[in-house]
Amino acid sequence: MGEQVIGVIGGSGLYEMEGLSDVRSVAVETPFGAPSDEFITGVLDGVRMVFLPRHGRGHRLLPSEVNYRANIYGMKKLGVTRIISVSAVGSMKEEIAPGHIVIPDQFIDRTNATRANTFFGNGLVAHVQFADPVCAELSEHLFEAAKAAGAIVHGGGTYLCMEGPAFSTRAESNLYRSFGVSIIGMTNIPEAKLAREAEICYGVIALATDYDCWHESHDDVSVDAILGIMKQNVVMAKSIIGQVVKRIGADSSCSCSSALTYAIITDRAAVSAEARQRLDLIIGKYL
Ligand SMILES: CSC[C@H]1O[C@H](OP(=O)(O)O)[C@H](O)[C@@H]1O
Ligand SMILES: Nc1ncnc2[nH]cnc12
Repeated sequence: MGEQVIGVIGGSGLYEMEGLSDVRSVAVETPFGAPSDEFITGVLDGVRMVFLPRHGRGHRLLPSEVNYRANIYGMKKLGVTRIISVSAVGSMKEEIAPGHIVIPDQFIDRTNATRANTFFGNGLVAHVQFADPVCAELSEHLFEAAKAAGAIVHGGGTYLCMEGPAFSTRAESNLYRSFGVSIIGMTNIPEAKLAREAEICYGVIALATDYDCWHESHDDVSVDAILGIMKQNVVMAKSIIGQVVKRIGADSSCSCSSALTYAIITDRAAVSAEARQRLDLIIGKYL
């Protein structure tokens, strides 16, 4: 592995990253349109960092309006090798209380297929493996870092990604609980798929903010309640990121950076010049 660059995608409540030196704001153009905002680049404890607020500064974008392709492409263009997603989630299990942290290892996709969640198509077909959708090595680092930061942290668990923007009905919430999921959110599935296609490690710090609407002795989820808990959780998320940066080395033994090795099925001779150009950053080394 060459130089490591850590990307952080900040979710609801996390719109800035403090403590960086050599800070720059970078506008990135992509073949897939505009990212959520300008990227902030800088250095933390000697490690190059790239930060992007998922919903844009001022939280202007719905989960289904976020241009996930442009965001991940931008991270790749800036040299990011590992992405840490920070996400607000509802808890679907009694033992995950608001204020706790979860490092999920699985996803269930309940979005409506309206979000662009692949770089491929239009002349080039590839199918990446996605059985284990997060980088196990990065997730282990996140788990250890969360413990070191003093969080109550749950290692593993399934994140159900719903479309939103309305929260779930009580019947849906109970249905998802019967699936055995741990947490619910609206954003992580497209990011995880695109990060895998871009051969970038992806791991999640999920900040439990509420019990959705299934819990009989807690109020139904509301933005107000989420933001209240997020104020404390964001401080914890920043502290976890600080711990990760201290611990994580440049070397890794995961296979994220070679995810496309056996994924491309299109005959190389059939790939148009336009597709080659559009996807050069993603697949250039395989053509
Ligand atoms: C503000 S509550 C719902 C909103 O919060 C989560 O966002 P993110 O994953 O970016 O932290 C959830 O997915 C919804 O988008
Ligand atoms: N209950 C919930 N459902 C979906 N997304 C969320 N983000 C935070 N809490 C949530």
